[in-house]
Amino acid sequence: MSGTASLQKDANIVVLGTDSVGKSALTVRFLTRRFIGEYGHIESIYSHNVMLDGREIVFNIWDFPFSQELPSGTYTKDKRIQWADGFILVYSICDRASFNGIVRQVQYIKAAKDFIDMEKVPIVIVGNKRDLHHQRAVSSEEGQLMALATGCQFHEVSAAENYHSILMVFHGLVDRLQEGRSVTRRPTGIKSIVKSMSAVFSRRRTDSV
Ligand SMILES: Nc1nc2c(ncn2[C@@H]2O[C@H](COP(=O)(O)OP(=O)(O)OP(=O)(O)O)[C@@H](O)[C@H]2O)c(=O)[nH]1
Repeated sequence: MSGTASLQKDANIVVLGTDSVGKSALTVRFLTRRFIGEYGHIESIYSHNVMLDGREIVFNIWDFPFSQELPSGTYTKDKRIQWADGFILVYSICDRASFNGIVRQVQYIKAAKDFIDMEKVPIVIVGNKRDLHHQRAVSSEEGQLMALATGCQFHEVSAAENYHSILMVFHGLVDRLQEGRSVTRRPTGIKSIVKSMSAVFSRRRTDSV
């Protein structure tokens, strides 16, 4: 807003997770503070400026499904993975299959990032729909253990009920991102980011991505 920000950084964040875990709900909650209820199935990139501890951060958030089987080797060409600085992996605490998918997603991301020699990959695992405790199928402890085992951060949240817990997810990720940036910077330039974003804006999600 004003020109007084001491530092401006961009943060490219990809939100992953199987169908209906609340990826869009979480993203829209962060962007607007609101929970709308229904979000459709459009793959989207959002841009959002936030002041964090005196720094202006431009969040570019790419919300896309990860339900397809991913043949080994494709990660080297996966622009979405290469584009991202950090990842939010979402599962629903009511859906064990969505939780089981997280390990595969972490492995996929780490393999892709290893390929471009990135030392640290900031990943946050998020158990969503905490408000539906009567339908819980995954305990908090399981989520925490998974995060510990994979070297990720962990949060349990309810996009439906709570804005602040969602804010903490994004803040935590940015903190890890800043740490990682002092170590390395990925080679992806602004041109490829613009290309990737254009590709997404011009197409709807299909099951054959
Ligand atoms: N009770 C509850 N429902 C939620 C929560 N988050 C999302 N939902 C609901 O779960 C459904 C799916 O939410 P979405 O945000 O569309 O999920 P998504 O992962 O983006 O889904 P896809 O685009 O199909 O992959 C919607 O009906 C939401 O209203 C939550 O924290 N609590």
